[in-house]
This record gives sequence, structure tokens and C-alpha cells, in this order.
Amino acid sequence: MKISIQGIPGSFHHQVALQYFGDDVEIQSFKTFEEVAKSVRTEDSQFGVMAIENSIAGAILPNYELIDRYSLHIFDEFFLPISHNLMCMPGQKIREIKVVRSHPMALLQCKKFFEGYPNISLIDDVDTATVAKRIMEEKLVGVGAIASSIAAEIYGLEILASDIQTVQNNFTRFILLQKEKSTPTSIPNKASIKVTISNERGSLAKLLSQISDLGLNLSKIQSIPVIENPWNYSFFLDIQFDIYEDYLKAVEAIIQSGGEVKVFGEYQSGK
Ligand SMILES: O=C(O)C(=O)C[C@]1(C(=O)O)C=C[C@@H](O)C=C1
Repeated sequence: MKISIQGIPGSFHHQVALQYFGDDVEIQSFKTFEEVAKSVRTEDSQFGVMAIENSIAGAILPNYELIDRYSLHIFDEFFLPISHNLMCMPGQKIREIKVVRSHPMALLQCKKFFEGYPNISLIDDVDTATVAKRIMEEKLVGVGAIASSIAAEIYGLEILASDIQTVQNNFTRFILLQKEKSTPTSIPNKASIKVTISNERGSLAKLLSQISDLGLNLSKIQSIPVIENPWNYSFFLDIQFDIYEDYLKAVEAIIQSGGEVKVFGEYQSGK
């Protein structure tokens, strides 16, 4: 079984792939989320793992667009607790570090820590573990990585500061992707859908009422620009429900009132 991820061993995506699918899978590493989406779409891989939002840094907006553009199917979600560590080639002190490189989402999650180190420049890079690997391979001094303790262990780096994320309780939500919808093994209690409504007074209020009137819980709403139609937006909704039929009724009501609905996935909540 082939699983596509962004990142290399020691990255958070790699940890999710192993925890979710077990050790007995072939993990294909890519540098970008777009390559992950493409590999699932072309069935080069059976499944893909993609981070979608973090409890400190918020949504990874471009990933919503990728799921939409490649018409991928979300069949599950996974919440991973995230602990970040500042690491470097062994034997250095934190005051000797001039540059810290990491995945942009990881840098955002540790912004507060680096306010105490204004002389350190923060630079976006591919993924947390790739930076750790590069530091060791190229014996880079004065350069730090932000990554997991697993990455420090794999690539032989020394941890200068642990748990440097802005709040200790930090989670990233990952979605599990495949090309086609498959029959769920249990009755779903969560759905991810895209709704496009007209840009008119009250249209969003009406959409929200249709969801709440049926007793559904809107756990996330994200507006995404409709690029062909400037200043118009679609909404990505995550909806949680106890009764599957109530969710179907809400979708029907939205369509009846002129909304366009694209269902990305119906699955069991990972929380
Ligand atoms: O760079 C990594 O290790 C990743 O797996 C990427 C990623 C992300 O895309 O958000 C995953 C989890 C953390 O939120 C930080 C970075």
C-alpha cells in the first residue's frame, strides 16, 4: 500500500502516516502538498495525508484549494499533538544560532519563543525534518531547525530548547485522502463540504440557520475566494451531527435554496 506525504522520516506527516496505517506501508515523500494531491489523483498512491489546520497557527488555506481542484475525497481525519524543539549541530549554544529554518506552519507555532531571540532570523523551508537532516549532512553551524524530538534522534542533532510552541497544548488536524469515495465502515458523524452561495444580503445567515435548525454543529467555517469571480467566496464547512439523516436534510435544504454543494467527505470525527 502506497501513502503520499509531504516530508521525510521524522516529519509530522511521516508520524501520522505510521500511526494511522502502521509500519507495513510504503511512504512516498514529496516536497509540496500539490505533489501529494497529484499523486493521489493519478492513483500513483492509494492514500494521502495532508495537514489542514493547527490549533495555534490556524488553517493551511492553500490545502483547501488543492482538495477542491483535484477533487479529492476525505475519508478520515487524525489529530496529532505537536511538540516543537529547537535543535542544531551538537556543541553549540543558543546565542550562536543566527538562522532557524523550518516549515512555515512550525515557525508560526513558535513565534512567541523567538520574540526572546531577536537576532535569530526565521526562514521558511520545506518540512521540519528535511532541515534537521540537511544541518547534519552539511554540518551547518549557526543554523537551527524546529522539529520533533524524533527528528533530532534520527538525524543526530542536539536539542537546545524543548516544547517551544506558543502553548503546550498544540494539535494539528490532518485529513486522510483518496481518489474516490469508498463505502464508510461506520455511519459518519462528520462531513466536510464546500458551499457556494450568492453574494446577497442574508445568504450566509440563511445557510447557518439551515444548519442550526436541524441541530447540527458547525465545527469549522472557512471562506475561500472564487478566483474566476473576484470578491465572491465559497465556504468550506465541517459539520458534526448525531443523526446522519439530519445532515442529509441540511444539504438538501441548502441546495433547495439555491446553494451549490460539493461533498469532500463524510467520516467519523477523530476527536
Ligand atoms: O514539516 C513537517 O514536519 C510537517 O509534517 C508539516 C506540518 C504542517 O504542514 O503543518 C505538520 C504539522 C505541524 O503543524 C507543522 C508542520
